[in-house]
Amino acid sequence: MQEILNILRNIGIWDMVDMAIVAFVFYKLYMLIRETRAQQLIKGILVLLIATQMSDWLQLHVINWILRNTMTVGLIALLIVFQPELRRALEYIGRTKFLTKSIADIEHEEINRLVEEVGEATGSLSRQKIGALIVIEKDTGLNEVIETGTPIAGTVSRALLINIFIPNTPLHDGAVVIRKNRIMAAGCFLPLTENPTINKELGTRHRAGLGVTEKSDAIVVIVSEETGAISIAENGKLTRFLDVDTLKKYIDNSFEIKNKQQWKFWKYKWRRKDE
Ligand SMILES: Nc1ncnc2c1ncn2[C@@H]1O[C@H](COP(=O)(O)OP(=O)(O)OP(=O)(O)O)[C@@H](O)[C@H]1O
Repeated sequence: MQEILNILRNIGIWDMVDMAIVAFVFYKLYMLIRETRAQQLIKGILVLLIATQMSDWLQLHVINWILRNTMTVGLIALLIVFQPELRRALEYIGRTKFLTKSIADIEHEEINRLVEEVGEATGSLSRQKIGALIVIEKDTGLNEVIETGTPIAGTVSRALLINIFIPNTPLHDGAVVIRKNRIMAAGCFLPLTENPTINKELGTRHRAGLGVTEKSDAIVVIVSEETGAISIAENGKLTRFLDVDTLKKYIDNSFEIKNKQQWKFWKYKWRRKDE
């Protein structure tokens, strides 16, 4: 008890800053791995760590030896098995505005135009029951996806979007990728979702739309060929059966939230400079 009191008495301001940073990093890490395979894994590692420490205290030498060696081999296995999660985490860190200039720095009028054109094109495709897959890039660069398709580099317009997805035309198969107000490519191949809990009635178009949002911060608009239903995918989550107005509001909000976060950050930086 006395020891604990001594430690508490000796805590200085820098120790508090130190602890706050560590707590923040752990919180962010937890938010990243929440509801992923890695959450179970962390629990497993904690159990192993506790068991190793207990076997050490209880002087169970053989068990302790086995557990320690398991941990060493396990660490290498972890890097291999959880490569996608690690990649996602590093991409997340790379996306922070401290390190890069956002490619989603998109003007207000550009957002309005994008929302209108994508919204109206989606409405028309839905009414005609033409399947579509439209990826709107934000901060995570999607060059790898763009390279799998046919380059277009044309200004976003409802006419062009509808035209691309008309069945039996060369570019209708696959996804369109939009960067700012440009259609970068069509006929792109997207990674399929790794989520095992996804509704079984959803086919590969929806799985591909979800997949790319698990690896990036893009938003994906999906029109079902079978039912004409409009869905949107973001952060690995699918929202289904939207009408055109709700879709427009969703895309608009998604960009506005991002811009507000950025604006707050820059305002804060300027204020700090002026002080
Ligand atoms: N990995 C992928 N990347 C991009 N597009 C894909 C991918 N996989 C499938 N697609 C698109 O989805 C189409 C097949 O859709 P499928 O019928 O399997 O999906 P669905 O989710 O049931 O959608 P729908 O309701 O439109 O039938 C393909 O023709 C192709 O255009």
